[in-house]
Amino acid sequence: MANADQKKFMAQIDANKDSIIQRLAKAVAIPSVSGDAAYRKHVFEMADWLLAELKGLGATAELKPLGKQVLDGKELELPPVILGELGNDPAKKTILVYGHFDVQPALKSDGWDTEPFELVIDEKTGRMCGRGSSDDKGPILGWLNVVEAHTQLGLEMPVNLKFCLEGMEESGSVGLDELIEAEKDKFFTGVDAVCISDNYWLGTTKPCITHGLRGIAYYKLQISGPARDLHSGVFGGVVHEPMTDLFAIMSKLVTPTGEILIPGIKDLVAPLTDEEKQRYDVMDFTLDDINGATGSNSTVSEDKAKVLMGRMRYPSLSLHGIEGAFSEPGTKTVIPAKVIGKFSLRLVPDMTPEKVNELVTKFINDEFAKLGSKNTLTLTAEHGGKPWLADPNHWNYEAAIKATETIYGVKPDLTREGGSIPVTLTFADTLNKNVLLLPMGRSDDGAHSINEKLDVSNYIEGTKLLGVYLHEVAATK
Ligand SMILES: NCC(=O)N[C@@H](Cc1c[nH]cn1)C(=O)O
Ligand SMILES: [Zn+2]
Ligand SMILES: [Zn+2]
Repeated sequence: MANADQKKFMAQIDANKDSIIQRLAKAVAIPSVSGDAAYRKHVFEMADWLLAELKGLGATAELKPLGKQVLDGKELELPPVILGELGNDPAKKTILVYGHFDVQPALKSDGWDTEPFELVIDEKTGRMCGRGSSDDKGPILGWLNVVEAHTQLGLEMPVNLKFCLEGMEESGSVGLDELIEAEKDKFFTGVDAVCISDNYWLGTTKPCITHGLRGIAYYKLQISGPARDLHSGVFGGVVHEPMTDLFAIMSKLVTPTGEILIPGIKDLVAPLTDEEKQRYDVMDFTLDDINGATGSNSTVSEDKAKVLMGRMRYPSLSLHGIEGAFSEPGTKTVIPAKVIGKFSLRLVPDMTPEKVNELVTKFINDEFAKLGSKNTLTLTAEHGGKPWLADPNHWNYEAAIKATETIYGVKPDLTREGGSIPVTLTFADTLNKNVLLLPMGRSDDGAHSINEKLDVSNYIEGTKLLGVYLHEVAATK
């Protein structure tokens, strides 16, 4: 049940609907893709824009440089992290808010119906389409909208806020762990708990709160041989072909039903308990939720609990792409000289990127040796992150549950998420504080996919949720 302050706040968010949608449109218009060197300047532009927004709302904030990285052979400046602060009343709790202002790549030619970096609102359905609308610009702006509404109402913020906003989450959060370690006893002092809004509901109607994430181990597998691309009529049947070697190896990593074939991986997974299995059996979820989100009927099982566990508590291995392969329309008869296969594993307790690296490296080298190929193989472990699991028996979760009940009128499901936000574990371990994931968007938002969207209702009610959560934090003992 909302109290008087919460009611005033919620009404103000409704009154601000048009202006806060405009704020999201401005953010989406900045193509802050972190994984492509050509777009790096826009990640900086996004950091500047957000910094100005935060300062405009009365926060103190600064850009923290992270140094350089090498991306695709080029040395590049890493985007800065924004560290901001609003309020330092010792009588109030301090919540650290994390989010990321970088996005996944998006081109209209990938199959988008609209320009990816333009927020296009369908008035009939309420869908706001644009890259980053749900992952993670909408949720970040949700926090700013909360602060703005309080200021407009002359309503005191119920807690102190600290912001840690990064521009490299979609590319391995390079440099962030080191910054958190360095600032542990400086900027991060006094933090009581952490809240991250960067994931999604399980379906499209019922809210959830999330206490677990899978980790990740990402690989690039390069096979090279000929000094240049070759004519397949002249050299087909004559040389060991890099693409043939790559296919042979990649096809041995995982079965079409998702079983990981790398020896030793399954042994790292914590055993399933009866109590845990029951939680998946009763979770408010149907296969239609998944089918709606994928736009297909392609689950690897018809068993709801199995599908849920496949996403939340078991590892997976996905093949993402092949760089250097002929991929244009037409029928070019080429033998590519060098190809790079990209794949990743999502990790669950008790897997670590280090243990997984050992097993993956051994398996790939063994399989390559079996081919008897004269080509050269190079396996690179790109970014990695451990899985994370939090104790939901904490006031931070209690506040989120109450706030969800106020906004949506239902008790949220307690979920684990299949994606990865490696910094979550860094916050939990380095600051030794409880971390909570409080999602804004729905399962069918299409994060990382074409036509990413955030529903107007999720943006507005999700903003209210973040604000009421802060009020409930202040009310907990
Ligand atoms: N919303 C969180 C998210 O999308 N995280 C990414 C992180 C990542 C790792 N490598 C590339 N991106 C995810 O894929 O889970
Ligand atoms: Zn995200
Ligand atoms: Zn993402």
